[in-house]
Amino acid sequence: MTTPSVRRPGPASSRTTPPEGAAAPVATGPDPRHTTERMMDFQGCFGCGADAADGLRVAHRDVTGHEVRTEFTVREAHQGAPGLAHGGLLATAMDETLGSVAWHLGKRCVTGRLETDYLAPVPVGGVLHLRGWCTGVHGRKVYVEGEGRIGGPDGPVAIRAAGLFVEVPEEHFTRDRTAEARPAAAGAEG
Ligand SMILES: CCCCCCCC/C=C\CCCCCCCC(=O)SCCNC(=O)CCNC(=O)[C@H](O)C(C)(C)COP(=O)(O)OP(=O)(O)OC[C@H]1O[C@@H](n2cnc3c(N)ncnc32)[C@H](O)[C@@H]1OP(=O)(O)O
Repeated sequence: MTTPSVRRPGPASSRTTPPEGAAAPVATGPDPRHTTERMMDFQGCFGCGADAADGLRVAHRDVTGHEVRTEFTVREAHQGAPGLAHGGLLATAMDETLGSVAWHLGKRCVTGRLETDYLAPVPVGGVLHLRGWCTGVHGRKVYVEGEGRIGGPDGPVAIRAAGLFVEVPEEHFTRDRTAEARPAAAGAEG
C-alpha cells in the first residue's frame, strides 16, 4: 500500500498573500524616527532581548535588501515534548524574524497575523537558522514569509511561515493601557 502524499501548498493563506496592486518592498533600513531611545535600547524583548532571562535570545545575523537572517539556539527551557522544541516558541522565533523584516523596510509594525507550518521536529541543542523576506506592501500592510532550517542555512526545513504586519502610529506603544488591563467591574458584562 502506498502512503497518500500530503499536499503542502506553503504557509501563505489569502490573508498573508499580497493583493493585486501591492508594491514591491523597498529596503530603506529601520526609520530612526520610529525607534525612540527607549525602544532602541530595550533589552527586555522575549524574542531577542539580552535581559529577558527566559527569552529566546534570537540572534539577528544579517540583512540583505529586504531579507533578514537570524539564529535561534534551542535550549532545554524551550522544550515541548522531551528533547524537542515547543512549536509555539518556534513560531515566536519566526515572529521575531519576520517582524524585523517589516522594521527594516522603515515601517513601525506589529504582527497582525502569523501562519506556521511545522515540517520537522527541532531538537534541543540544535540551532535553527531563520530567514524572512517581504513579498509585498499594500497600504499599512506588510506581507512577509520565512523559513527555518536545522543546523545550518542549507539544512533541512523545519518550519515555514507567512505573516501580515500592520503599520501603527507611535501612540500604539506609548499609550497608557493600565486601565484596559484591569478586570472589568462586577456586573459590567453585557
Ligand atoms: C513590536 C516591537 C518592536 C520594537 C522595535 C525595535 C526595533 C526593531 C527591531 C527588531 C524588530 C522587532 C520585531 C518584533 C516582532 C514581534 C512583533 C509582535 O509581537 S507585535 C505584538 C503582537 N501583535 C499585537 O499586539 C497587535 C494587536 N493588534 C492590533 O493592535 C490591531 O489589531 C492592528 C494594529 C494589527 C490593526 O488594527 P487597526 O485598528 O490599526 O487597523 P485595522 O483596520 O483593523 O487593520 C489594518 C489593515 O490590516 C488588516 N488586518 C489586520 N489584522 C489582520 C489579520 N489578523 N488578518 C488579516 N488582515 C488583517 C485589516 O483588514 C486592514 O486591512 P485594510 O487596510 O482594510 O485593507
